Amino acid sequence: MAQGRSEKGEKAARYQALLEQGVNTGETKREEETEAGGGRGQQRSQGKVRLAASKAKGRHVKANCALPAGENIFRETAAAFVLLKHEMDERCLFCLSELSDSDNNNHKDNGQTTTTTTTTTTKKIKCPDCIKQTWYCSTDCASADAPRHQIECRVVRDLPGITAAAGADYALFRLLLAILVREYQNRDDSFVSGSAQPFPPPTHPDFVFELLSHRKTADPKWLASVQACAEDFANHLPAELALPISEIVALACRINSNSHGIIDPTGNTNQSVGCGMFPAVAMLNHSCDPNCSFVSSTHGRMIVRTLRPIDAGEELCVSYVDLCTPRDERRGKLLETKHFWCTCSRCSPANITISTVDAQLDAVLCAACKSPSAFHSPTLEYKCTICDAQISEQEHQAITNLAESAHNDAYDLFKARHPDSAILAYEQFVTKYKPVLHPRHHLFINAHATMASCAVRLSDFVSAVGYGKYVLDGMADYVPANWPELADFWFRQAEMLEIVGGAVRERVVETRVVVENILSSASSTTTTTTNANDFDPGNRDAVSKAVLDLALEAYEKCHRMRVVAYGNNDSKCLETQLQISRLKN
Ligand SMILES: C[S@@+](CC[C@H](N)C(=O)[O-])C[C@H]1O[C@@H](n2cnc3c(N)ncnc32)[C@H](O)[C@@H]1O
Repeated sequence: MAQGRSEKGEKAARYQALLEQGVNTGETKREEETEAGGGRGQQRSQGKVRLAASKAKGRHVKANCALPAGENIFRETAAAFVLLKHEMDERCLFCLSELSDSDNNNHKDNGQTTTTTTTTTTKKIKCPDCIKQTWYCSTDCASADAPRHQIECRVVRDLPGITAAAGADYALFRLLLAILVREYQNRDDSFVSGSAQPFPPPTHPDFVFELLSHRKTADPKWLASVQACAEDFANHLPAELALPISEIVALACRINSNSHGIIDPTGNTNQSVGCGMFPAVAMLNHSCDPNCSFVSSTHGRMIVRTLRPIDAGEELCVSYVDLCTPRDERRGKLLETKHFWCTCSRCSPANITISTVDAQLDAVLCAACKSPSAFHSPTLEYKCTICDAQISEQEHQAITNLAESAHNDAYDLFKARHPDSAILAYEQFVTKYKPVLHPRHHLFINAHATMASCAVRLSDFVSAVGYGKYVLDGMADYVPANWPELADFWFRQAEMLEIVGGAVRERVVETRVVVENILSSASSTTTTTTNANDFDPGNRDAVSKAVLDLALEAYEKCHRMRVVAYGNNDSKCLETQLQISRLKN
């Protein structure tokens, strides 16, 4: 039946209320006051954003007023969230902190919230009934989650078998189950949740059922495995969670189109550790030049922050894809997984010129003309940017395929934990393809990022700094200012520079090598005007100080970005502050 006008209006009003409830001032003090006051009461909207809708983009979020960079837009607790399979025995299912065998677990909080320390902690606790699939860091967390987990436990026990038999994704069905449990809990008014529930309270699961499913355009092979899994899964559901198979499949499609990865909230890595359904955050559309980003926090919370000043009426967007990917690949991936054709400012042909990075990320150099800066790009119709030569799409593809295969061989060595052979293979790849690919080609940028990791593993920090600089130069062209990943990369660069500075002082590395490899090429990514000729390799103290100055500058740069991307009180900001004051003293 076609949806009536008033029903649509009601849904929009409910979502608008959800967005408003998720909005807060971004001031930690206010949040703490509300929390400390025991209020689970919802903070009212500051009128910062509103829900809009259009035919081309569906529902989306717009700024109601001018917003500064570094503003909290939403702070939402997932309607439901789960850990990825390989993280299940590594993290607490309730607060997401890493499991430890120590007797004192700190619940680090990565999102401008209070830092809570559990009072009664024990060594990691396993649910005895669902065979190594549910772990907690403390009795507090275990008892807080017990009312919820008791409902799902029996199905969880059988879930690995059910999903494996159908070739379906375990995390997808575990999340689906978690949503059904939340839905049941919300249906049952007498249900009493455990203590220490997160703040704000989880978004009502009903909102999940109103998200887009894109069922008609889902990949048929994926859909077939989900359908097969749903049939078996339905048989395992207790009566209180029962749902028709077709609705289980529709819910799986909604999860597939709208779930968000949860990044390690302890801030130790940038790895995805879980995934969840955040219906307010899911109202944000995608742009390859996003003006907002997410910060994952403990207890399945997500914070959305502005990365730059936003005008009143401007749409708030995040990125659904890796921004280092060439335009056509990004568009293909978005079409396949999110079911739309990206026409954002970065993808728009009118905005792509010789000097923009989207002409360069998959460009091959022109073999016909002598100019070193001439190239063919798919986004510029494969025509040489200097001479008239044109290559075909097939020729471009053939070159790219060969380069990709050489790059992937090197990456396989890295994955197999052979950093020395990987670095050698990457060096050969770079030498071979330097005359073929554009210097900003995404394979070169990825290669240098992995080479930096290999060099760190081999304790060759001078080379690691050089590789890191290549990545930072490139990244600055394709990510927005204050992009969290860029800030984190600057942090790693600072750490490596600091080690090199110390190694110079301790006479562990040759001064000349450092002058030639680091100080001579520092000026393009730093504000310090350094010049190799300014440094006498014989003057060890001066060289060490110059490298440590670069480290300090890198920490400061990282800190400025992190203040915007994560917020002042975030543990990552506190970390950079600490490094800066330590280096200054
Ligand atoms: C997480 S939802 C965002 C909210 C969604 N627009 C809605 O109406 O519910 C993701 C979906 O929004 C749509 N979408 C997101 N970004 C878009 C964009 N830049 N252009 C067109 N559609 C977009 C796609 O249908 C995508 O699968």
